[in-house]
Amino acid sequence: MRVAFASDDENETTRAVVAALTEEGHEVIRPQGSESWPDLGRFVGRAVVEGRADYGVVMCWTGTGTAIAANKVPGVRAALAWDPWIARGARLWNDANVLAMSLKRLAPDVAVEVLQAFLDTSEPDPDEAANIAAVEHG
Ligand SMILES: O=C(CO)[C@H](O)[C@H](O)COP(=O)(O)O
Repeated sequence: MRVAFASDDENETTRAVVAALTEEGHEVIRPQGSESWPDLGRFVGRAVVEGRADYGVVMCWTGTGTAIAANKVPGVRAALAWDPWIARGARLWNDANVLAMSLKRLAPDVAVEVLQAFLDTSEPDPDEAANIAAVEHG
């Protein structure tokens, strides 16, 4: 898959996430230049809604700023997740197309498990289609 990835800082956790994406054969699309979390969230959100990426992954200290920025792009459903159950639920019940994670609070192995749970859950629950559509226009 093509996965847009951006983080406003780098540490063991962000490196583990990028390594996992690469090792699993995904094409990783990364921004050039700006490192501000609003720009990075927007970059990833746009990559997804414009069809240049299948999914997005954003990271910042909390994960919240990049999630908020991504969610301002119409069509983005960015979800902050901190364990695999939340990530799986975000795909299943919210059809999340961007995963947001804290680079400060998730250990590298946990972040990779969260990422894998997100990417491995391909089909949203059809029973949630009306709810997912209902959030599209605010
Ligand atoms: O978690 C974040 C936003 O939610 C940022 O990573 C954190 O606030 C640091 O940002 P900056 O380096 O711009 O001060």
